[in-house]
Amino acid sequence: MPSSARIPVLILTGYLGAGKTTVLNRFLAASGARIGVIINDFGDVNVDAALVAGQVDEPVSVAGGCLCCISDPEQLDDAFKKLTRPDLRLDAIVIEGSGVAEPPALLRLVMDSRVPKIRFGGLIEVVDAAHIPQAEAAGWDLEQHVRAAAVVLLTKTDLVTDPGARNSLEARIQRANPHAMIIEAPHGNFDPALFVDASDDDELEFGQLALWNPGETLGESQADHDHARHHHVHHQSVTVEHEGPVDPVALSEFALDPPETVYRVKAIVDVVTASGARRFAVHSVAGYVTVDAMARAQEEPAASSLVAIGLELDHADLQARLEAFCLPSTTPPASASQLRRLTRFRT
Ligand SMILES: Nc1nc2c(ncn2[C@@H]2O[C@H](COP(=O)(O)OP(=O)(O)OP(=O)(O)O)[C@@H](O)[C@H]2O)c(=O)[nH]1
Repeated sequence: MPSSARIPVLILTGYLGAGKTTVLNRFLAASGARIGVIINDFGDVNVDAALVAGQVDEPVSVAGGCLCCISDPEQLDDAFKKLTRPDLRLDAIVIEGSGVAEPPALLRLVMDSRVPKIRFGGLIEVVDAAHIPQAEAAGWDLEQHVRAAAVVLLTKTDLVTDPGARNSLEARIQRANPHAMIIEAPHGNFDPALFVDASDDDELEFGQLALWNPGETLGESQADHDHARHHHVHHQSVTVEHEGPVDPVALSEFALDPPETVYRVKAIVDVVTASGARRFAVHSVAGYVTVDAMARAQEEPAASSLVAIGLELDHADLQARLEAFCLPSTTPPASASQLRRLTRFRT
């Protein structure tokens, strides 16, 4: 991981019992990444949190990562500080909101965090497709909850027998948030690679305390079956490697407003400036952009690498769009205002 890289923070919210912990366990078990988990307990009885109650002072090891428990959102920055410790070498942090936390409030806390080593990695709203009327009768507001989401994971779709109810749920979600990706995730079964990159180093030193209990999750055959039926849950990516710089204006526009099928963009790019080439790491998750400056040796030839990740991508079109940012090495320097179009996302 380059030293300037920040750890993406994913927010996982959803109504009580919607399937958040099931989804989280899937992340821990199947992503191949080292995940830090923050459980926002708010005093609720939460089975998984109970395993590590009182562990806010020191992250506790779990299979595939480690875990901090907080009981108050004000403790969030403390948990971030602990989980961004270099020795933990985490690839991502997931916050599991309590069923009562409102997504926009959690989103604000992450965006306003003063911990420099994190960046927002997207908000995932878990929606129990089989029990919407019950949740609404208890005061839960579907529209409000999906509005801030980059992705809506539909759980318990195995229990929905009426296709009409299922279609009208999707239509409601789409009306409330036309940009949200809606993904079926029965039993938390979805492709975590859409959200996090697997660690290069897959040797896990953690794991004394497994959050993931294989006995409680899907058997392989059921998982295979669901994957076959919901083929669209697999992530796809398009990569462009270019021996030269990129156009900072075109890249910033793409990062801000990627095609709907693209969930995230990651790019390490060189930009030619009046004072020589500069290198930036650019991340975009559902249109939230972060840019970090990276070190580069001046004598190094310009090089850029761009990756778009999402579902059901139009590969040829995306490839052409990414290639359109690539400029020849002999390109004249970007003006200060052109460069600022990209660097304004530095935080
Ligand atoms: N049939 C079915 N059951 C599911 C599915 N996803 C989760 N469950 C079950 O629903 C129950 C609640 O799931 P959890 O993952 O604990 O939900 P949660 O949102 O973390 O719950 P709280 O932490 O209490 O808010 C568990 O018994 C799960 O096994 C699904 O897709 N289908």
